[in-house]
Amino acid sequence: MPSPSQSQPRYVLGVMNKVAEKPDMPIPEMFIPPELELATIQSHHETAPIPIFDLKTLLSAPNTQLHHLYDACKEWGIFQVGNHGVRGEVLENLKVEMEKFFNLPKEEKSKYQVQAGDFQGYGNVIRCKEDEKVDWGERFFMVINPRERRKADLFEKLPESLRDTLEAYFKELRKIGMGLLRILGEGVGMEIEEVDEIFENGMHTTRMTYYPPCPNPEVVLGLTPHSDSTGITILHQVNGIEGLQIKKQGLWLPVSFHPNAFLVLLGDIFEIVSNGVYNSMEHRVVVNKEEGRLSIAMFMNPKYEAEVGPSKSLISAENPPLFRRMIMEDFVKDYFSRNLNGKSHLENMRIKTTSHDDEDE
Ligand SMILES: O=C(O)CCC(=O)C(=O)O
Ligand SMILES: [Fe+2]
Repeated sequence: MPSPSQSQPRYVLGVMNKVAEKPDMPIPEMFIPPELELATIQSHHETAPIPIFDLKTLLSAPNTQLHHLYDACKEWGIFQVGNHGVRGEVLENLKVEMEKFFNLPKEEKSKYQVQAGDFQGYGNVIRCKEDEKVDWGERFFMVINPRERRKADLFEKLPESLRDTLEAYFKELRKIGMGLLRILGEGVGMEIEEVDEIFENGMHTTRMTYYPPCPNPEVVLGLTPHSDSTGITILHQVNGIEGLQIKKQGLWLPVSFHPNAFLVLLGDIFEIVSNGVYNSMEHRVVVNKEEGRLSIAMFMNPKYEAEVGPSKSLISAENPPLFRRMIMEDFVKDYFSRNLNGKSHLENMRIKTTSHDDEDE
């Protein structure tokens, strides 16, 4: 049942195409963020210097790269991995299949529409809220793991060739993701067993996005500023078109992907687990006039039954917990009941201490 704040999401799937066909047509209001936000759409011209690591080297012990990785996670919360071992054939198929999917007629894609009160499926908006501005993009979001949490009839209804390609891609990414989660955990002093207990057979979700070209890209956003509420996100810029930006010291910096690398973003959950040692990076997507952009994000989270909270092995009298604890299942519900808004979900988990209130945990 949809909650009272949720209503049938507004579908505007054809609107972006119409505008693209008639470049003189004004951009409809529903896509234009409030003035305050609009002022910040201006981006810095310098690209963010995102460090890149060789994944095989990172995962082989002993290696000398790890301290650079940990510095990157503390300062940026974002890094690239090359030599990741995912076969070129899988990535090529992914590009072809995603292009085919987003090129399907509107009526075909509508079969996968997100339903009121749900968050899985196809649509423009990430939340089903009346007041949420619509970003310039079409998206498909779903749970991949554990299998019994997949939405019945959603994945199964996708074209077979897309399904097979996605399964091959997820299989490869799961291995990479678990390897990364382990070394990232070790980087803050967690035992591998503790990392596995939280993240093994975790909740994995994915979002495929198509950002169509926009005749007036200065007044819209492809994706509203947010941090990912995940352990880590592995992002692949499927057709090589750029648009991702990160917020560093109040400035929006464009991110340039190495063509053969994935981008890894530390999410809010890893910031919480590391008790604030790592940083989840706020990011957004801008669009352009000429070319559509395709991306796929795989979100790797704790298992539904796990407790999201600062790792118990890190907490002591000298290092008190900075965040509340919550079962993953509830954390997810809470996340999807909110609008996307920078790092507000993480801030909601932060323990607020005042001089009069030390018992807030
Ligand atoms: O499309 C991108 O590059 C970013 C996507 C993203 O941030 C997300 O899906 O959460
Ligand atoms: Fe994101």
